[in-house]
Amino acid sequence: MLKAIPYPSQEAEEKLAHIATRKMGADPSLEKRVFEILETVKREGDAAVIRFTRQFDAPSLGEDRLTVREEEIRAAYDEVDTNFLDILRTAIANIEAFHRQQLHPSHFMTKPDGTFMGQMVRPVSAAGLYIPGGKGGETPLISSVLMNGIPARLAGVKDLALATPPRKDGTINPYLLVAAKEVGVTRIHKMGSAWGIAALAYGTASVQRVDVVVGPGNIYVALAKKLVSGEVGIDLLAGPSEILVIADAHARPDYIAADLLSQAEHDPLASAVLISTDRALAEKVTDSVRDQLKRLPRCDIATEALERYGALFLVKDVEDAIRLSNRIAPEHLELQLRDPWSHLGKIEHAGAVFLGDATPEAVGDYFAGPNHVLPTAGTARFASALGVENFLKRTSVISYSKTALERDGRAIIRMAELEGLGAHAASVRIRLEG
Ligand SMILES: NC(=O)c1ccc[n+]([C@@H]2O[C@H](COP(=O)([O-])OP(=O)(O)OC[C@H]3O[C@@H](n4cnc5c(N)ncnc54)[C@H](O)[C@@H]3O)[C@@H](O)[C@H]2O)c1
Ligand SMILES: N[C@H](CO)Cc1c[nH]c[nH+]1
Ligand SMILES: [Zn+2]
Repeated sequence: MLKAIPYPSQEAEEKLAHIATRKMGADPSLEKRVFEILETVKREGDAAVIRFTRQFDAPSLGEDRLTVREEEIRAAYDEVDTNFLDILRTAIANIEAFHRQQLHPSHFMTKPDGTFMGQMVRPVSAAGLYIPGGKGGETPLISSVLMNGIPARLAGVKDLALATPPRKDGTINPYLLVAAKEVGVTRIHKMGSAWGIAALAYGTASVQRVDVVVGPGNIYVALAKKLVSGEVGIDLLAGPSEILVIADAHARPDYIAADLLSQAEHDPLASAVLISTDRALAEKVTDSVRDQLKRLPRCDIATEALERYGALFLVKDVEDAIRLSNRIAPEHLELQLRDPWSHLGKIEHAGAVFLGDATPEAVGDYFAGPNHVLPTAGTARFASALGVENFLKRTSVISYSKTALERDGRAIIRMAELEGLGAHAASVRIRLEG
């Protein structure tokens, strides 16, 4: 299943080209299909959202049931256990403590000539949080509620709308509802996929339009976010999950196999890649993957992911491994090396880096504190983890004194004239010459 390929080689280049087909928008027919869904929701509003939801997720969803009611949230609190609430609140505390460091206040500067310049930092008024639920709400990513909601709240966003696919019976998983309430979500809508993103971006009779849409999701969600971007703000393209492990002979093959599978089980389009300096280790990992797969409930999904986008590259040393990893720019990068810290500085492109064998990627998914909403499909070359800044805007503030305008006015007039913009020049001249 994971065939060892030497790198560099022609075969490795072919494999890399295949992995690159996961790039967002690489399949124009899929993008066209998602565009059509968006246009349908724009045109028909609630009717389209309900129709898609019934077709894909909840066949009997009632006409007036797109939004979760207060009594559903109260019932959810009755259903969840106190152990869950304890775990949830600890995770919230960890994630909050980490994200608090990302808060940057407004700043202002004044000069002796009386000029004043500054930057006001303001939250968006309304944010839409997409929470993956799987088809028919089978895999509600409760942890994603925390990863989306906590930075939004810290940023000061007042209106937090959440969208997630409902279960077959039209309800939402109670643990997810409780998590939403705990982080201060204001409205919860039972709608997933591209139609959920469209409703948040364009608004419908029962879904209020938001200013930014954030959160992870499958390929339909990621493409929908890409297409609505501009009409609303988006965070980043956080599509099907990925893991890349760099390992030397010191690593534990069973740990590596487990970590590769932990991301492969997310989606048939997930990707799991091992780059190893040691052929014997690589063979042991392959055996262990085969062995552990048998025990996984989501064995079919993980198998498909490994067959499509699994890869095992053999390299001569850690330097080559890091060069290759930087080319791929993975969402999650694990350094399963004898001395991982000595290599950290060479990592140029990765959504998150995990060091040492006591750090399975899953600690980042749930508990450590950094955000698990991360760039995929090579977008870690230019994008970063979801954070407080995705919910903030910066407004520049400028005030000139008469003395400063007299000093700079001629230079401004000259620049405006070079651009052929006479009215700009005149707006300054009138103040200098009266
Ligand atoms: N990059 C990140 O930060 C990150 C974080 C968490 C999860 N993820 C990814 O999020 C995704 C979660 O996917 P999921 O499927 O479990 O939940 P999801 O909510 O993203 O997708 C399920 C929705 O898609 C709909 N859908 C299924 N088939 C469809 C089709 N043919 N056309 C249109 N819509 C369709 C379902 O009916 C459902 O509404 C996974 O790919 C996972 O790897 C990424
Ligand atoms: N690994 C996912 C990001 O790619 C996040 C997640 C949530 N729950 C489990 N995993
Ligand atoms: Zn995960």
